[in-house]
Amino acid sequence: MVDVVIPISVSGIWRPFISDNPTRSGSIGITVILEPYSFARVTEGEGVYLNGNPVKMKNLEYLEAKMGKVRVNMESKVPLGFGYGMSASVSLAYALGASQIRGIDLEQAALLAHESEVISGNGLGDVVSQFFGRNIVYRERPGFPPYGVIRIFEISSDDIYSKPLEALPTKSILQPLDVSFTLINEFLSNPSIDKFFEVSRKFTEALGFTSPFPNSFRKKGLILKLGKPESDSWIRHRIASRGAYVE
Ligand SMILES: Nc1ncnc2c1ncn2[C@@H]1O[C@H](COP(=O)(O)OP(=O)(O)O)[C@@H](O)[C@H]1O
Ligand SMILES: CC(C)(COP(=O)(O)O)[C@@H](O)C(=O)O
Repeated sequence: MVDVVIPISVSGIWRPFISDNPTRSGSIGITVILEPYSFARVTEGEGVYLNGNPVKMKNLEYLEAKMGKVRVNMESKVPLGFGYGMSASVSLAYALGASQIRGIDLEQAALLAHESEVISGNGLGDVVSQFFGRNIVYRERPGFPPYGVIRIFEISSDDIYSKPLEALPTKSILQPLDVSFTLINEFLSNPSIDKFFEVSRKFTEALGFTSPFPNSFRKKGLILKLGKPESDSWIRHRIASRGAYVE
């Protein structure tokens, strides 16, 4: 039996880089790593369950084929498919848990989770950010390390809120925009939580996603907001100071 702990990841800027090699594919961009963590118990058996519901996705078929079947019971405070990087979280939980049961190196397992995301088209930078990252992650080169390179910004906040709106496919947000480079540089010139929200709003608006709330942006099917909202129906987050780990 293995317990795995995985943070949420929400990108504010991303630019896809997809090659024939899934290890080298990914995205550059800026991503905030958030609590509440998701918890998974991985055991011998089969079937992946998120908050009691069976999860079927291509990522898991890939991981089952590469690592053999295991059973995953995962609990999360945020839903799958809305833009919280949960497809990567479920895949990482599977891969890290299975690695301990089958005697596979942890980083090799994370690579398989990254490949499963790229091949399924569900994500590009989330596994790298959740496994190697914490706080705010700048992915300066795409792909899994050593191809991929990340830089961590030690920024903290417990004043972040989100509102899940709807599940949307990742392919609806993958058009490459050149403005991503300008906005990444704008963040790097003054890295702070306010700047992260400012450049993320500009980037997501350029993609056609708008938020009616102040100090916020819409990432795929969710709104991420800095500062307490007027209504109570939001999920509260703190920036996570630790990436995914096996307990
Ligand atoms: N109940 C569900 N809601 C949303 N997606 C689901 C559900 N069950 C399975 N899926 C699959 O999970 C994957 C979610 O991937 P993605 O949209 O990237 O999630 P996230 O934004 O949380 O990372 C998709 O392949 C989708 O078909
Ligand atoms: C933005 C996205 C391409 C998808 O993220 P999600 O909607 O959470 O699947 C992410 O993987 C990234 O590279 O930053």
